[in-house]
Amino acid sequence: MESSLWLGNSRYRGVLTGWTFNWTRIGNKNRHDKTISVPVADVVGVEEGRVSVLPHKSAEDSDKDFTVFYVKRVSSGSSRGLLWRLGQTQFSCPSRVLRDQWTKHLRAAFKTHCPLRPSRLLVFINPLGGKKKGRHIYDSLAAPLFELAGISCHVIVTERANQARDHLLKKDLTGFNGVVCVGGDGMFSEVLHGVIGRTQQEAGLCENEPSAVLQACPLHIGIIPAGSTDCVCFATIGVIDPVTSALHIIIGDSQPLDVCSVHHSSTLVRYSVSLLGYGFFGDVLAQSERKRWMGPLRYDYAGMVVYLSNRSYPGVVHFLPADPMLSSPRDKTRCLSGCDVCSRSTERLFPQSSDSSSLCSSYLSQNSGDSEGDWVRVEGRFRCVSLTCMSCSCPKSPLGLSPSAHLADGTGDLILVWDSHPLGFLKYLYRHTSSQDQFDLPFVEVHRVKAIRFSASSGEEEDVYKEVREPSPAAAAAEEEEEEEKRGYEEDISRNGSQQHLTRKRPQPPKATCGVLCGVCCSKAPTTSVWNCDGEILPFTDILCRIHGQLVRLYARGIEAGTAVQPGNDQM
Ligand SMILES: CCCCCCCCCCCCC/C=C/[C@@H](O)[C@H](CO)NC(=O)CCCCCCCCCCCCCCC
Ligand SMILES: Nc1ncnc2c1ncn2[C@@H]1O[C@H](COP(=O)(O)OP(=O)(O)OP(=O)(O)O)[C@@H](O)[C@H]1O
Ligand SMILES: [Ca+2]
Repeated sequence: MESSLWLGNSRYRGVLTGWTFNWTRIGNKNRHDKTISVPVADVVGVEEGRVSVLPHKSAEDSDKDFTVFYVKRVSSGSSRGLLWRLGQTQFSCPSRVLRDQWTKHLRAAFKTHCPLRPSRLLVFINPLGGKKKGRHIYDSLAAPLFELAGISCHVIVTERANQARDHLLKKDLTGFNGVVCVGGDGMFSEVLHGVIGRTQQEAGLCENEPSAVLQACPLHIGIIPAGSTDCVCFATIGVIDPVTSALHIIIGDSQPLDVCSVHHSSTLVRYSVSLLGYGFFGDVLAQSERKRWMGPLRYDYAGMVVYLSNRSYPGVVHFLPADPMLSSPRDKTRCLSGCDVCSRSTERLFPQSSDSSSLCSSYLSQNSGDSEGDWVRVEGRFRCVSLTCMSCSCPKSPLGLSPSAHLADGTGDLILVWDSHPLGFLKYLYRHTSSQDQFDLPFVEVHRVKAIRFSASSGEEEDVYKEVREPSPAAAAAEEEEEEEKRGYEEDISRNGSQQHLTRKRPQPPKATCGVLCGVCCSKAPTTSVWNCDGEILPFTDILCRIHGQLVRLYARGIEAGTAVQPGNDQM
């Protein structure tokens, strides 16, 4: 469609092609200059009249005018163009008939070209998450945008933990295209469990079996961030901003996400998408839970207390390495929108489907086609053992726990931080706050894996573990680290030392601990930590975990290229 349009006193040529709506100013001598172009996929809504939405809706009725609302990228501060705002332009037409044609064609265009745009959403608000502003954030920032986009929302303000999960497991969900959670990672986790559990129930699949081929979930999940860490939102959108998130939901962005299932004694314990952490991150969570009243600051306080308690734990880790030909956690790449590594995984996981609507029926397990490969065994004392299905970037750590991890490649990154000098561990933690490589330390190793098994005590030996890697390079690194400690950490040492012992031999000095952590009042340091599973403490230490590639989809698109912070090589 094409016609003259007026913006104020200036005349423009408006053109709607299949994919874009653009308007070009017509100069005095009919010379065309300055074209403004909006992709149809970025159009949020079209209203008759001269309309404004934020902060309050107001409309001036006129039968020749219409207003187009669209996604506008804002470059401010550190957001690097990832921050989105609602753009709006008011047009006048020569006639009412033409105005009606424009509104009709524009609405039809984005309906046709954006099949994943939701029309009905189920929204759960946690009124107590983060700084307890979830309700206000939703009402003032997200709801007006959903209304403008013509999305009907059924809103539930939760009154107890797990209400959202239970609702998703039991209630009628007919007609909903997606579920939105307003809260933090804990609230997201509830919705994740509800959506995955419901899908498996309906497919008649048993979630307890670690090798089960789970059904990918048809409902998309959207996150309006209102929590303390908001790691899942940050790692899939790039900013923590309720308006940006609402706009991603409205335009029907779709980002697949790997999910890790955690089992104990052949029973599903939980699912995880961000951090599954034993040792330091488990202790931080345990400590922070007692200080919930502090709000988001509780993690910094707990981090300091746990760091000062200077703990490490014995453990045995078995892991099933992913194909090293596909990618590596040390390859210095980043998973960005349209990531090649993830796209190739989609082809592997859903071989017959090219469009996302048929993903569920053709979902295949990452492991169904190829052989499992050999498990590797590592034993020792660790400051922390972390498994993450994604980078886990968040405001505290802009590149995340594993900067080159992929959102949807069917693998996770296993990070082993061996017992080390406290200053070395501080260096490891500190490097998360910048682009310095936290894996380039002699007591840290990282593996891309399909599954892991952890036991807090040694002595187990099972036939399924075909390869026992002995001795470990990490232990060699740990020995080197010991030497370095003696030299007072004056220089970094090379990671390429010869393989030495599997477990650190250095006798551990008695450590002060305090309760769960503080030893000022405790005579004996605990020998086990707890698992932090996306912000929940697990009731077991011995677990088996398997990554399920692209099990859920979020209303997100990953981090757009050209906007991401790149991992660097500079050292602390
Ligand atoms: C020297 C500064 C070091 C800063 C180190 C920052 C590393 C941050 C890495 C964050 C990774 C977050 C992964 C996401 C986890 C979420 O599923 C989960 C639920 O929301 N959040 C947490 O468990 C919340 C976990 C929060 C962990 C906070 C750790 C803070 C450590 C502070 C250490 C201070 C040492 C001071 C020494 C005097
Ligand atoms: N009405 C409620 N009362 C108490 N707890 C709730 C309620 N609604 C949800 N929850 C629980 O609160 C927990 C924490 O919520 P949420 O994740 O939103 O905030 P947070 O912990 O501050 O942020 P983050 O998880 O990002 O650190 C969730 O695990 C959720 O199950
Ligand atoms: Ca992954």
